[in-house]
Amino acid sequence: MLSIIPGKSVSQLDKAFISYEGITSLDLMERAAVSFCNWFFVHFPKNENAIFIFCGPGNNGGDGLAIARIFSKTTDKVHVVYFEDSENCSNDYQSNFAKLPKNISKIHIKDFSFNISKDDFVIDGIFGVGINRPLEGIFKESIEKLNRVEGMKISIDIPSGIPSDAVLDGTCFKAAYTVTFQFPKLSLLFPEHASFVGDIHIADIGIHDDFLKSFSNQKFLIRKSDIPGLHKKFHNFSHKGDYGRVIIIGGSVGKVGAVLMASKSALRTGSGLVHAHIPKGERLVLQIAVPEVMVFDSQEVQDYKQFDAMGIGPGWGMNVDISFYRELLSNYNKPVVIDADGINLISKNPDLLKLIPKESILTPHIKEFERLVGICENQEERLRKAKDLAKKHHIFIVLKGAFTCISCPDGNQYFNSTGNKYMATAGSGDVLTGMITSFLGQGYKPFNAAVCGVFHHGLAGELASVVKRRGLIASDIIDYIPATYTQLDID
Ligand SMILES: NC(=O)C1=CN([C@@H]2O[C@H](COP(=O)(O)OP(=O)(O)OC[C@H]3O[C@@H](n4cnc5c(N)ncnc54)[C@H](O)[C@@H]3O)[C@@H](O)[C@H]2O)[C@H](O)CC1
Ligand SMILES: [K+]
Repeated sequence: MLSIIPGKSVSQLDKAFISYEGITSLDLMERAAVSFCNWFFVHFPKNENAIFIFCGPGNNGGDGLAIARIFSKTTDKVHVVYFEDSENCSNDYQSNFAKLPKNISKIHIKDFSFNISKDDFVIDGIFGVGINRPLEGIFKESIEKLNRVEGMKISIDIPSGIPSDAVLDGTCFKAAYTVTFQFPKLSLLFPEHASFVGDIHIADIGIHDDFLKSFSNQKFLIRKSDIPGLHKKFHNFSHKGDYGRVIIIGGSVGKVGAVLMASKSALRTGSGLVHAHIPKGERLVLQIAVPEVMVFDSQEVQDYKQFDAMGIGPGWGMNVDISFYRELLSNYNKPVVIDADGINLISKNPDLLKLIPKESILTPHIKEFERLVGICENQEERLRKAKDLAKKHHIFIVLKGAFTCISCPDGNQYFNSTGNKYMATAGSGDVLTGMITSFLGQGYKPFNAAVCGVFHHGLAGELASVVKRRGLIASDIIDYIPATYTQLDID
């Protein structure tokens, strides 16, 4: 997992790393600039347009100057727009300013006309992780002007204005892309910042994972390379009983589709035997739609302990016999997955919280989460409360959304890196419930089940979106679950 370091620790990290590597901070800045340019040349290989690079007084501006110098080797249409005289800027800024070649035009922001056309590039090196207060004066005015001009806008490390670990207060540069160094800054993952951050690219500057870990603040990004090692092996003498017997409990009149999608997802994820528990009279539709699923109604199941895992809540509605739910949680002594109305019922009956088996996985979206913990001002508060809840009840909270966050009982938080905007569609959460329940039932540790669940779910959505785009529906995500194993080379 990739450690996400708090912005306030970045300068300490830099110092420790450069002394460990035996390089200078200027060398590290050069690596950052080269890495940025490598990304740029891949994305915009045939660029012949002007590149305006806006450089603030700190090292983010220093990065901008080094980038300008590299660009100037292939084009003479590079313009540096600066805010402060070099002697008032950081040391590495000064060194890079001195190295600027003659073919780069240098303009003070006060003399700049903001005459930028739609094919030009606007590179934001105004502030990075060193921002310590809301923008004002010339910084605020120019960023507001830049947000009004056309042009391809790219931020270096973080859009100027966003604090690295908190929610924006005031003005911010609106980027189409953010090229961030070594690890994503936490606030890039907040939904409040989606319209400022654009697409995120993590540019490698050579600080290896183990080194980062020593500065970690219990926050991590889940990457593709983390996933294969979390999976169990399927072997040649496999029997369906080896891959778990799971049950999805939910459904109500008109909402049996949720159970259908969760149980089909469990099958597609690899479960050997999938059962569904739905209200009496609703079974026909499910049996016709997914003949592989075995369907029960409430009178038929006597012993829930026979199941290796349970997914509770999809389409359940709020008219559930709460004493049944209470007994279900009290008597089952393995981790379960709880979603949707399974969570809403807990919000209405908070005494249920302490009955949840240890290490269970709750998968709320933002609204379900806030019903549980109260309205939150922003993502920062949600993440704090998710961490507290997970620790207090010894459960996993999977807070769904872009960059779904898994909060663990030990206080660690893991952010998912797969998925996209097209997955915001009815039933997408039911699919996730089925997938995580499936992994639990296959004998995965709850942490592994949650991580594999969110990663494969997001990846299935990405693969489905290639052809479905905004027409994607939850059933498409299910169809692409098998392809995620191919993508990750898991047999
Ligand atoms: N390991 C890495 O990630 C590397 C990052 N690099 C780049 O360096 C910046 C961080 O640089 P730093 O000098 O610490 O901060 P800033 O450039 O953001 O600017 C700080 C500068 O600005 C003043 N300031 C702060 N807020 C405001 C404000 N609202 N208005 C006016 N002035 C403000 C503050 O007092 C400082 O003087 C990081 O993001 C990367 O881009 C390195 O290049 C290499 C490795
Ligand atoms: K920036």
